[in-house]
Amino acid sequence: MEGGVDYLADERKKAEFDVQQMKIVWAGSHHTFEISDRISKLVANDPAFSKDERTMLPRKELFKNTLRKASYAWKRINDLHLSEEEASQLRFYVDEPAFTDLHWGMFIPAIKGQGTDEQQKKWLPLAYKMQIIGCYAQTELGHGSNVQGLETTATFDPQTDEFVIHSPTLTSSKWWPGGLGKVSTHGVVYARLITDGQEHGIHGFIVQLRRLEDHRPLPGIIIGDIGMKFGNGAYNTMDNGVLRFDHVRIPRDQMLMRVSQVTRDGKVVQSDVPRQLVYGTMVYVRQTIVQDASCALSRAVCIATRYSAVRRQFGSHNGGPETQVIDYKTQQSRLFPLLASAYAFRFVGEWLKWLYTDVTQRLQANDFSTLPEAHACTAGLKSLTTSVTADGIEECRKLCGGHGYLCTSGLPELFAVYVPACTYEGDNIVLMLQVARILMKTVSQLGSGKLPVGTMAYMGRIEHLLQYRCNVQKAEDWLNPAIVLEAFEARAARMSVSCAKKLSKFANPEEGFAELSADLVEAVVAHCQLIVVSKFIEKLQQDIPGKGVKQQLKVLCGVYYLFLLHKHQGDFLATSCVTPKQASLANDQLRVLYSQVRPNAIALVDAFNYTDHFLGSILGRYDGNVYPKLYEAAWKDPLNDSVVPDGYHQYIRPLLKQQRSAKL
Ligand SMILES: CCCCCCCC/C=C\CCCCCCCCCCCC(=O)SCCNC(=O)CCNC(=O)[C@H](O)C(C)(C)COP(=O)(O)OP(=O)(O)OC[C@H]1O[C@@H](n2cnc3c(N)ncnc32)[C@H](O)[C@@H]1OP(=O)(O)O
Ligand SMILES: Cc1cc2nc3c(=O)[nH]c(=O)nc-3n(C[C@H](O)[C@H](O)[C@H](O)COP(=O)(O)OP(=O)(O)OC[C@H]3O[C@@H](n4cnc5c(N)ncnc54)[C@H](O)[C@@H]3O)c2cc1C
Repeated sequence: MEGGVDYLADERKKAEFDVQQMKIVWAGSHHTFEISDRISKLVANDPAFSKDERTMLPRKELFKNTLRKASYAWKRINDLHLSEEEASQLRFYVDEPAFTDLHWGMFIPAIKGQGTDEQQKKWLPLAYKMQIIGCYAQTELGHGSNVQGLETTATFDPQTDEFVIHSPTLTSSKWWPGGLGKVSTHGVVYARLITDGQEHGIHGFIVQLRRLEDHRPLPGIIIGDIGMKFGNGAYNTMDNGVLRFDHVRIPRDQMLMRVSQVTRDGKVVQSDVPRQLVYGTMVYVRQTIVQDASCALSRAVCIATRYSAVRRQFGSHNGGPETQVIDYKTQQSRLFPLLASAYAFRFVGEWLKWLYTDVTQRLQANDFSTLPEAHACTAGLKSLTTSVTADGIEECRKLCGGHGYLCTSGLPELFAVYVPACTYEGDNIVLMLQVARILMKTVSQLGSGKLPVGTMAYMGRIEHLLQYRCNVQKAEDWLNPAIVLEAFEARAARMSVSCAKKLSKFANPEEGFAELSADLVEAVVAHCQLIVVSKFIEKLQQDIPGKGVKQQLKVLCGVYYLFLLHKHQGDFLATSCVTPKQASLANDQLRVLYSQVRPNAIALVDAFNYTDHFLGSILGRYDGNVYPKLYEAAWKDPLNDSVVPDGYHQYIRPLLKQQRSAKL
């Protein structure tokens, strides 16, 4: 803090809860808090990890700088003997998208999830030591969402006991894989398996792409970067790549063979694991993306909240200070639901991590029963949380007025880095439609004796939910979690049943599904919001120590669900889950909760425990010393290197001269 002055000190004094304890709740445990606190400071205090000027660097310099940071990070990880958890925290706090995200986040998980024990034994030690660097090469120029439509072929040659990997068309060029463009030595490449002239669906193959000696592409491989992406700096630190194969040969044992095996004589043998396990890496990453959503959203909210307390506009009395913009009810009604959503996504992410770990343990014991639930939850929650987060970051930019548009606010880059999360790892609409299929299947099976399980279990009480009448009579009734849960369950169930009824009128169900897809997506949103609300409420049933901590979380939970109820009151009213009067009472209660959040707002964002380095925002500085730092930063812009700009003599002077002579 400059000169030790904390311009937000008065705000911090208003807090009605134990911030230190809230930091632990946010981190998930004492252990995680300790690691994240230590590692974030280690990164922040190391000048080699400085983020200055990232948005101003030309692409080549930006990329080289990312390589430098990634290699230095790896050195620190080894020198300090960091554990896997500490190492991943370090990469997180370095906060620069890089090939390492795909190496650790997709290449290794793909081998772990789809490789046999033998394959794991061969490849994982190399990957763990970064003696090879891998990417996840699935998407093609012509096909991304439709994985079954991929065109790359892997044809078995029994003569040589090899697969021939080939890109038969331009549209079959691999296109997008991160880390592929300039760095990866290997990739897990997804291709259509062909043996003896027969097609056997999409499978993953470990393919070496570049020579380990000099990094040149192997024969038959064309490889490069796909070009600049949205925003300055931002995701351009990543070498998303293009890749073409011209009959590239790999040994048979480089097909990932946990799901299916190809024998020496070219027979395809299916294991007893479902074919969907080929998609397992995507399930894993979707789960991590839900956890990331709370990080990105909380970061934007932290910046907007601190700045809203610093910024003053209008309302000065007798020459006194103007009103802090955070005191405007409109500002609160835009900001506090995002603050509450950040907490909500944190807890649903925690739960989803647990669900994924549980599914993984079951898969190892050949129990595949919970795979559809894992797919539905990861697909639906990935879509919901990334859409809200992307929109939320943009809302935070607007909440910061003009200064939010400056790169030094950190918000433009955060938005540019974050927004592709709505597309990668499954386009949000495509994934919602996957959940819609599962919801419709669940509804169609009601009454068959097969009870819905997991997050669909509420559908098992369909008779009750279809008859449900909300009995809220006064605003405070909306603070009762049981009432809220039933209202959200009834809304989701009724929207699904209504879609199912409409679907049943179509002779061709696929045509019906396509025709009703927009309604189905709305039903899925209602279902996913119910999951988030219910996991927040479950969190509050745990023992949460610390003065006032649970009370603050209750308030945030209330803000989260009442804001949703208000925003989607059309759904609640149309399905007769609430009356107009009850919807209006919900809004009254929401306003009361906003006023309870207000004194705690700064402390609630302090609980994220973000360093100024990680936030990368002058508006979000911990000490609130915004104006002098904005002023100082402006002078560092290269345009201000000279008083008279380059180009003056060439373009400005002749212009001015011409106008002067025209006047004369
Ligand atoms: C200021 C500084 C700024 C810094 C800011 C920092 C901010 C930090 C924030 C964020 C950082 C994020 C960090 C993360 C880094 C991530 C890097 C990017 C990685 C991106 C990688 C990729 O994109 S990889 C490519 C992904 N591709 C996809 O997802 C494709 C999507 N398509 C599909 O998944 C499938 O094609 C499909 C599911 C849509 C259809 O498949 P298919 O046709 O085969 O199936 P069906 O519809 O017929 O279904 C058959 C059957 O299978 C079931 N099923 C489908 N999928 C799955 C599955 N995955 N698991 C289990 N089961 C599945 C389906 O339900 C059907 O079941 P039935 O019972 O038969 O009905
Ligand atoms: C930053 C970034 C990083 C990436 N990293 C990787 C990587 O490492 N590895 C990799 O393999 N891939 C990667 N990808 C690719 C990514 O996974 C795909 O772009 C993504 O799956 C979406 O597929 P698409 O591009 O084919 O979109 P499309 O499917 O072409 O989507 C275009 C539009 O069509 C709509 N649409 C498509 N199908 C349907 C349908 N059935 N019903 C209704 N609407 C539909 C979509 O909603 C969207 O509005 C990355 C992409 C980005 C942007």
